[in-house]
Amino acid sequence: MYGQIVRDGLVNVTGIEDLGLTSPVLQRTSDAFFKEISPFLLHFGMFVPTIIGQCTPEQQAKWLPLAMDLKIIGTYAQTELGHGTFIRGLETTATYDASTEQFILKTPKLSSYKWWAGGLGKTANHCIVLAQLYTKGVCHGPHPFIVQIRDTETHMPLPGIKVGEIGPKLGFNTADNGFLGFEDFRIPRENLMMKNAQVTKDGTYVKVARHGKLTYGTMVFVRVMLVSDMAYCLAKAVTIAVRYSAVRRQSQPKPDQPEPQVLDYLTQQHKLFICISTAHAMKLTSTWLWNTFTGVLADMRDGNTDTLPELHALSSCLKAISTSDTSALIEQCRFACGGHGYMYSSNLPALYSFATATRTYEGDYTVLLLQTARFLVKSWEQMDEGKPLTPTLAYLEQSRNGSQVSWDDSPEGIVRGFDAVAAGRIGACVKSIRKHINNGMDYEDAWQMTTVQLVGAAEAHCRAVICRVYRDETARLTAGCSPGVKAVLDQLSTLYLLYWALERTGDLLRFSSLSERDIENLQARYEALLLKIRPNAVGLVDAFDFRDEVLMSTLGSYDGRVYERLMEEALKTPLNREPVSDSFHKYIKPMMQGKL
Ligand SMILES: CCCCCCCCCCCCCCCCCCCCCC(=O)SCCNC(=O)CCNC(=O)[C@H](O)C(C)(C)COP(=O)(O)OP(=O)(O)OC[C@H]1O[C@@H](n2cnc3c(N)ncnc32)[C@H](O)[C@@H]1OP(=O)(O)O
Ligand SMILES: Cc1cc2nc3c(=O)[nH]c(=O)nc-3n(C[C@H](O)[C@H](O)[C@H](O)COP(=O)(O)OP(=O)(O)OC[C@H]3O[C@@H](n4cnc5c(N)ncnc54)[C@H](O)[C@@H]3O)c2cc1C
Repeated sequence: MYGQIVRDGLVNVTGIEDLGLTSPVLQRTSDAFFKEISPFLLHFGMFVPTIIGQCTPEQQAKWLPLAMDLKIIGTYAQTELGHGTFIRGLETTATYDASTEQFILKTPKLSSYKWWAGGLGKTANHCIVLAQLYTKGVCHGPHPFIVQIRDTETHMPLPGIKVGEIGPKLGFNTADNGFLGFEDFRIPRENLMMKNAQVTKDGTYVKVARHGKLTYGTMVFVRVMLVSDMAYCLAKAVTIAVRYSAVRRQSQPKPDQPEPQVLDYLTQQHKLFICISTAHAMKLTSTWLWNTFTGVLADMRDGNTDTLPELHALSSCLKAISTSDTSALIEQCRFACGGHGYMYSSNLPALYSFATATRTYEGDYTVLLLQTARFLVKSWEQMDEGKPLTPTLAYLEQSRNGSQVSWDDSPEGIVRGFDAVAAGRIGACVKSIRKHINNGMDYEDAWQMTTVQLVGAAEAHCRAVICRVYRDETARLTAGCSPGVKAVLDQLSTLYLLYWALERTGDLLRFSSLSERDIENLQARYEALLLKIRPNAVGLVDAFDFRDEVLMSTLGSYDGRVYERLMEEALKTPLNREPVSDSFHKYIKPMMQGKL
């Protein structure tokens, strides 16, 4: 496909959507080939998008065809041993030498080694390197460079390059994450990716971008993509767990009756149906976020960066919450499969180790929620000054007088309840910061003292956004559907609202007129809804339409032959090749005979 795009003459693209990627649908049939993480993930996921986002058209014309035809294989090396989160603290330097028109890359100390880049350990021969740009003795901060690190014929590291693999991890073990160091390694001036900033031949630094953070553009793109990727992973996990729960029978709640399918237990439905509903919520939210993202790209092409801060705030919190919810819910799917869920062949451990890494990479959970919180507090202050609010924060206006929102248990009322919680929590943060400042603290310390609340406020904002988008998009997309489909999808989105309302009763009691009686009602409606969804549960996961080859699970295959597949897999293990293993004769028998 990549080669085709290039041959079709789409080389001079300036935005990712020009490639025809109009929606972040990542139904990866490649999962059936790469049973684990592909060592090319970073090539497609970050190397190519960075060329598109950070290069001039001339640079794109040079690098994009090579990358798309896999003539070169790249990765994205930003994180170092000493710094990942704090990009401004990166230590690798790129110093311009006007006499040779080259940059000299240097790794000054151990903590400056690049660390983590996927595919760097063994696969890649090129690399995007983030380094502090020095010219004429002045540091201009981190900038991206394209660097060849290995010979394309022999694959040997080039002189001046120290590269290797970082070793085993919780997951991602087939991604050959690597380390990289430079010993005065020279690259041509043109290898600075020059869309946002340039260095002329004589070493003059020219800033082109209108916004200081456009260098971080690939990260924003990947954060946007990860939301739909999480929907995809969770849909896989819950397909496995629901199918298994329909096969598995356990216990005897009523005497003289057969053992029920575990899916008939209300607690099992409580564990699993929220996973189905969350997969839908994230899929719809990710499409909405993608549309927001492409809208901002269009604005920026017209020279307007005003919408970028809101996109950064949204993509940060949605990345944090979708990855965190997904890892927790995949783990819940594993619990729902009892002991067999712990088998590697169930595929739940691999799905979990993948999802939990996403909570950290591309911006740690807490760090990204604090980025969103920064935007929320700033917006609150702007509202106080009478300035207009951005669309996703319009709800603040209704809550500005501080009075409690009256509780309304219709789905729309519950969404307004989440708005009230978010507004209340942001307001409480602003109050806390101001209180600390009035007591003599400087702003940074007052912020620091409020960070636990700020993370909570950003989560509440994100939850309110997801609830609203899920509800609105479900209504919009099912408008022309049959009454049956409409009813079931409505049940799923209502389930999401009721589940989270019950999870957040403390907040709702604080910021709305919710009463004990209302909570009892919510609980009863939630339980009734689980029973309503039960008959459609297997159909709902079948509708995700994963082929067995993609699901790769002994527990989740379409035919339900769980025990047969578990035994088939067990018999494949090398430990079963011989009835007695060598270790018995070498160690166990001598030990039993007291000879060791
Ligand atoms: C056919 C063609 C196909 C094409 C391709 C198709 C591809 C299709 C395939 C697709 C596959 C998808 C899946 C891929 C999977 C990939 C796997 C990935 C593996 C993992 C990779 C990685 O893991 S790679 C490293 C990521 N490493 C981070 O993620 C560091 C986090 N760390 C920060 O991101 C910054 O360090 C942090 C905290 C912001 C502070 O940055 P800082 O200190 O510079 O800034 P401050 O906090 O001081 O903030 C100062 C002001 O900047 C504002 N601001 C900050 N950032 C901003 C921003 N981005 N945009 C706008 N504004 C921003 C902020 O809001 C403030 O605004 P204000 O002043 O107005 O309040
Ligand atoms: C599987 C995997 C693949 C990766 N692939 C790549 C890759 O291809 N390329 C690449 O460049 N990088 C990659 N990374 C690195 C990844 O992007 C970083 O690990 C991530 O951004 C987190 O940064 P850190 O490791 O410095 O964590 P740290 O920032 O050191 O986090 C440690 C703790 O400190 C907290 N913390 C840090 N700063 C703050 C703050 N300001 N306020 C409050 N708390 C804070 C965090 O919340 C966390 O609890 C990968 C990581 C993983 C796990």
